[in-house]
Amino acid sequence: MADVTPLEIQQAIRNVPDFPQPGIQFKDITPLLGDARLFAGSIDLLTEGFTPGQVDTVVGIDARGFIFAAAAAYRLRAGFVPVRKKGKLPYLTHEQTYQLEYGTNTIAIHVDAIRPGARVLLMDDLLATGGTAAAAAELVRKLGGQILQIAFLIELSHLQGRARLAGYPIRSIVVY
Ligand SMILES: O=P(O)(O)OC[C@H]1O[C@H](OP(=O)(O)OP(=O)(O)O)[C@H](O)[C@@H]1O
Ligand SMILES: Nc1ncnc2[nH]cnc12
Repeated sequence: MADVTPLEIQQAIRNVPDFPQPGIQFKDITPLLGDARLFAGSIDLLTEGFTPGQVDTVVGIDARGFIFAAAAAYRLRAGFVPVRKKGKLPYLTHEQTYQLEYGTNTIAIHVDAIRPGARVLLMDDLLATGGTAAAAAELVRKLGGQILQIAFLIELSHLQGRARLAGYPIRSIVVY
């Protein structure tokens, strides 16, 4: 059981208007990360319902997703696998390109990162349009991983990212 509430977590997320560009309300998680109780509580909430032995691999998305996914992997005694922006992983990769609001982006995973049939939690800090998570889920699927859940600390619901992730169980802790 987590000893923090989603409301406490929401209150520790700072809204920064017009970053990185005009019109964007940036959700700054650094005040939350700097608070020992709230950071631990956020990991408890993201992993609630799972116990060690039920998950083989936690996949985290570059870069802020690493923070939560690595801590969750430790808590669940699971392995940690990074999905990175293109060009950062040293070994053979699978890549997936997806649409951003303007232009495209490409993410990658090592070809041997996930054992076929592995039980996977996919994790990121924030769900916006869902393009990033959908591309990461496709990479996991390509390697034969079985996604048990996709978990986000923050969901920006007006961007309808959930619709892009139809078919996957989704968890988000703080919804705007
Ligand atoms: O749902 P989407 O519209 O795809 O957006 C969500 C993604 O955007 C942010 O990552 P960003 O690319 O800014 O990378 P960062 O974590 O390295 O800052 C966030 O951490 C998610 O990964
Ligand atoms: N509004 C936002 N705040 C923080 N990270 C984001 N990634 C995409 N949209 C974001």
